[in-house]
Amino acid sequence: MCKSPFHAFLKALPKCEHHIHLEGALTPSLLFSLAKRNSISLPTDDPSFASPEALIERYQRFTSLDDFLQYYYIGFSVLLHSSDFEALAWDYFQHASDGGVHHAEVFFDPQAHTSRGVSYTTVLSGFQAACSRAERELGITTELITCYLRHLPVSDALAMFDHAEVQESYRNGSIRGIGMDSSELDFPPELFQELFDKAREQGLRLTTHAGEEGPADYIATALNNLGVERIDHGIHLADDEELMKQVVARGTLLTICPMSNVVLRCVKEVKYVPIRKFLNAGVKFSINSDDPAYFGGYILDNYCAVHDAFDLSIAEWESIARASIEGSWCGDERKQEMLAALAQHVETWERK
Ligand SMILES: Nc1ncnc2[nH]cnc12
Ligand SMILES: [Zn+2]
Repeated sequence: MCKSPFHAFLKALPKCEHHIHLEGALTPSLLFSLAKRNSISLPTDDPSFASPEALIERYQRFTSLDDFLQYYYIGFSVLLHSSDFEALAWDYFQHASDGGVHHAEVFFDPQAHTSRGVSYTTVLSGFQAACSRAERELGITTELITCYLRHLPVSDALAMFDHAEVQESYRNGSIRGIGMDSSELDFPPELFQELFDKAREQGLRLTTHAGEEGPADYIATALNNLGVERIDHGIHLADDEELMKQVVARGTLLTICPMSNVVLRCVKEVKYVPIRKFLNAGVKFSINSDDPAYFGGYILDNYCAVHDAFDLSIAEWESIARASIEGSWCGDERKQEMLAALAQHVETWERK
């Protein structure tokens, strides 16, 4: 937790979260309780699955994105029923609300559920129930984003995209857009050109993970070829000054996840996430939790970690919060509400 009194300022700062994998909100304690309830046996050849505590300990020793992803996908095995997905997302929304989130745009990975025999409708109905409850009881507005898995064949992504239940959710507005995630280095964005072309033709919003472990070139391809409007992570943009200028000119939003970057060893410490460089250059970004149950913190922990590392001013925090509101995929009316809440929060704080 960052030093008070700034903690109170950051907690009440109106936030939008754009980069959270709902499956990455599966805490070890929920994982174990769902495994028991659904009679799922966890791996017996890995001592990390001996107890929730052992798993938490293992999560502190990830060596890379792929090392994390093997645990992330094992976690999926305990999610079977619509109520499991609802419980998972509801747990996340409660934490998000505690951390001052007003609006959340959340990812999920359909292919990793349907490949286990869990239908898309089961997954979506559970997540939708939690989204409705979050809106009703917490006042959090939400958007759902289906992510496609880069480590699987392109044909698998296209089949998922064309699936009748998925198409229906795109047509009826249940899903706002698509993203792409999973292993990065061996899977450059251009492999998935056809998927993004089809999604754009259907009027879906587009984003992708790029420049997390992969080079700045992947960010350029994602922007110029796939035509995405946001970049998830994008920290390697800092390696390419020319591309950075283009990103500034276009107003592209990066969805940065500082604690994730440290835990997955993309950077040594939060102070090496190029926050200061991006602020100085005028690159817009939001700050997000990515997989909070695996990386030791929800959105507010990430805001606090950034504050501890960079000692940002109120004006800098205001500009980060404004960029995150303006870069959201909700309607203009909702954006105006959040901008008004932000202005009021800053004014109240400045009067203190
Ligand atoms: N940080 C991350 N990068 C790529 N794919 C992911 N899936 C869940 N978290 C991810
Ligand atoms: Zn991510």
